Amino acid sequence: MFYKVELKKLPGNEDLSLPQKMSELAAGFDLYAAVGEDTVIAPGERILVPTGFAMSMPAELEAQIRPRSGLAYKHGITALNSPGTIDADYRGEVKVLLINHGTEPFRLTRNERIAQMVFQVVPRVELTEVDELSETVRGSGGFGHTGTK
Ligand SMILES: O=c1ccn([C@H]2C[C@H](O)[C@@H](COP(=O)(O)OP(=O)(O)OP(=O)(O)O)O2)c(=O)[nH]1
Repeated sequence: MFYKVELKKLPGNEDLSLPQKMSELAAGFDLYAAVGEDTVIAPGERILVPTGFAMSMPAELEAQIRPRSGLAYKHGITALNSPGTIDADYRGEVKVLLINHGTEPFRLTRNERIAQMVFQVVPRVELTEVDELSETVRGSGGFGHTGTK
């Protein structure tokens, strides 16, 4: 399916890149940090990083904010609430909750790519309360009940 999503740059971010794919078939659109030049994330610290844009997407979509593996591998920087959920009715600035799991302070520069945004179709679901659930072979087994090897 093909969907159109509208992006709006927020005031003061005219210089900033809008989300973009770095290769033709990339799943995610990279997100850019709308920070000043000297934002430092100390080891163990979490910060909410603005991206400088808001968006409007079709009602059946959500957007997931996911970490970039390179930042995670090289610096221990990841998205704390991964995957973050952007609801279709959200019109505020998209933000990325980063945490530094590394051992060194991480300097974040303006317009640096900090995370990626992947769109998904959300099925329409209606929840109904019942007295009995349908039976299955698994039943209530879970959390490793089949063993670990
Ligand atoms: O990584 C994220 C996660 C969320 N949001 C925005 C968009 C989303 O639609 C809204 C609410 O997110 P969520 O439902 O995860 O937050 P909540 O803690 O349940 O807050 P709320 O009561 O506002 O729904 O915050 C972001 O910008 N980045």
